[in-house]
Amino acid sequence: MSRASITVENVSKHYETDSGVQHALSGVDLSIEDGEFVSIVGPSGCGKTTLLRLIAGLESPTSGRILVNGEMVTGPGPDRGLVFQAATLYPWRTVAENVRFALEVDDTSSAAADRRVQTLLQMVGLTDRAAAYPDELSGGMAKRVGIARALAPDPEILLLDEPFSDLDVATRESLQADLLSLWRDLGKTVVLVTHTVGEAVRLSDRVLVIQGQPGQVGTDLDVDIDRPRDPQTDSFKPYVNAIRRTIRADARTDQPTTQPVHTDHP
Ligand SMILES: Nc1ncnc2c1ncn2[C@@H]1O[C@H](COP(=O)(O)OP(=O)(O)OP(=O)(O)O)[C@@H](O)[C@H]1O
Repeated sequence: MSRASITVENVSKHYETDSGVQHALSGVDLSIEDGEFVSIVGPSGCGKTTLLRLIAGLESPTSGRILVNGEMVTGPGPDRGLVFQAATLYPWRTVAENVRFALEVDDTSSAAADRRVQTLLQMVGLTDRAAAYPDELSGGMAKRVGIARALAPDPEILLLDEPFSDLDVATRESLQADLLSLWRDLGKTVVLVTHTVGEAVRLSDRVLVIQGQPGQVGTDLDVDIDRPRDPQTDSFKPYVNAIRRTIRADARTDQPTTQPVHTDHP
């Protein structure tokens, strides 16, 4: 039976800045089940990254609380792997060393760590680039290293913030397919922040639209299409259109809306 992996309870977040208080999120409630693939979309500045950083434990809520597997989040932990838009690899370390670095904090024995690195590189299709340095990699390869590194401590949850946004379409689609395979094979819970609605619909069990400023979960949409999903099909497009309409409406009104997107006839 599935259980809540991530619970966000009435979370608000604001920042004190020189120009005043910036309200990022207001009263966010959501629950993500173990093994679910959930995407978070919404207009620029609605608080998507803030929400992901709060779940990651990189920041604390101003009010409310976040639980991971029933435990309150008080900081980052090995149960949550992070992949950011910028791959942020160490340029002086090889691909294998970059991935291995994520294990060193774990006191993993050398032989076990080496085997784990090999497995991870195989998972992301980079076995033959193990000895390459980051500046010898394509953008897509660098992202793969970032994913391997995030998976190194075998986290239950993978949190990804716009990981593919700066890639060409073909590389992006190939990495989307790889992420889907990893999710299916490894049984992780995945939370993906993306600006690309088609990416969210292609990959996710559920799409959350953050609306308003400060943001809250305005729309929570189950994507009821068999995988693999083809963006050209009649069942796919209505989801994309419905989510885009919601985001556009929100950008126009700049107000949170609780209007659901109807899923019976997407
Ligand atoms: N460290 C910070 N200090 C001050 N304000 C911040 C900080 N981080 C985020 N904010 C503000 O919080 C709000 C939400 O920002 P956030 O980056 O979470 O939005 P987003 O939805 O991820 O945006 P985008 O889609 O453009 O990346 C914005 O108004 C932003 O200016």
